[in-house]
Amino acid sequence: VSVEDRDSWAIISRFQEYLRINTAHPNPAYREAADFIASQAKSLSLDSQILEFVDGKPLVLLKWAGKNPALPSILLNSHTDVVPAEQHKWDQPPFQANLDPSSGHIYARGSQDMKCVGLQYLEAIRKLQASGFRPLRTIYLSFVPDEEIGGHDGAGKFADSDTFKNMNVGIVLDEGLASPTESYRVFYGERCPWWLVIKATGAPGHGAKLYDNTAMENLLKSIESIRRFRALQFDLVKAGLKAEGEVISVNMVFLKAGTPSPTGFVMNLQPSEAEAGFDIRVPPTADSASLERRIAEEWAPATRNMTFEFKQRGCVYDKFGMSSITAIDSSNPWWALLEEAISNVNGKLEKPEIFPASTDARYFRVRGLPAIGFSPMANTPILLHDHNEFLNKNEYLQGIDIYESIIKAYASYIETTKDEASRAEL
Ligand SMILES: CSCC[C@H](NC=O)C(=O)O
Ligand SMILES: [Zn+2]
Ligand SMILES: [Zn+2]
Repeated sequence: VSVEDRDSWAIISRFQEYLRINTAHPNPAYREAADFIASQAKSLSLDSQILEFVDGKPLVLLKWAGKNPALPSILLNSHTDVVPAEQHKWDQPPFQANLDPSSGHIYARGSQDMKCVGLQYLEAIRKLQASGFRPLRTIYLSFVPDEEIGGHDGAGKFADSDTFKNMNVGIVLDEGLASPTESYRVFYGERCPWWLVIKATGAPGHGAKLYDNTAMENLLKSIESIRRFRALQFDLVKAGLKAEGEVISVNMVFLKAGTPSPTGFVMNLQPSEAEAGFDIRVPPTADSASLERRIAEEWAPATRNMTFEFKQRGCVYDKFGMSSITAIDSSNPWWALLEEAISNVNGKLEKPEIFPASTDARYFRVRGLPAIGFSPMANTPILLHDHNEFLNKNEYLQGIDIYESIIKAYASYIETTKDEASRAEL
């Protein structure tokens, strides 16, 4: 067995070990994950601390000190939690991280989203250390809880903390998405989640009677109008006029109405209340005021006995009412450095996109920091939150080389960027 084979085997084993820690909501094994990361950090002689902004939700912060600590630092962020898995619908157990010997696929919840990235950062650092590299800029790694449930107690509290302020971060890397093509996807902004519940009320009555203004009719009129809106947005994507992250998506995620009976629902009673929930995602460039008007006037009008409520408007808006995006022109040297570092190891990039869902990157962007969403998975079907989530072993190993190149370029960058200079003046 060659040295490379032995190294790869050890690298894959560490990935599997992390994947086997069941950090699925609603009871993520955060402590176990934090201990695992801390032990990895120890083997790399990185400074390590566990921050617990909220009890039972540890955040692991690692530091590889740079030769010039005065320069703004690099933050490599990843979340330790994963979404739940419906065990019985998977071909492989979701927390066993089995490696299929014929395909090389590693099956596990979190293999794409995003335990891969967290450990790839560490493996890249292991390789850089072995090559004798020493960073000029300080590199931090944060392993944060709760991303999948909004990130308020994780990246949110972290980005607000004095610890974070003292880190003097200049650039953040966070998660992206797998790409089925041979080119990686990369993200400079993301849509805002608006989780909307609309409620209709109306007069109850006999199931045989036709009359106006029932709760069901009132709700259905809204659903029809929302569906028309959804179809128009989706058509723009289907016609290739807009990318996924550039339209407003609206998906109905629950429907609740009816009068329960021991055998199901009462069939001859028109209920007096009905409600529906929608996961809406709003691009940074969308006219959010006009969407708000549409909700109040067309989707849940008081004139039709309707009310509405936001369960989450997770977007963080800056003082101009905008959700921030990261520049991808010459004003942001980190962008060019990333492109170059990836191409140096023969990686290719798709055109940068707006992330269709949400990530912790928004907590950093709103502080005026550049944040890039990137998970090095090419030739991979997008399976995050899906059954049989997997990542191929070779793709994982390739991703480590990509990060090695990126971290080296970032940590060696000498110039003070324009951004950094203006932040220093504040
Ligand atoms: C309200 S924040 C929710 C965050 C979650 N992130 C990944 O899937 C998402 O649904 O996009
Ligand atoms: Zn994620
Ligand atoms: Zn996720």
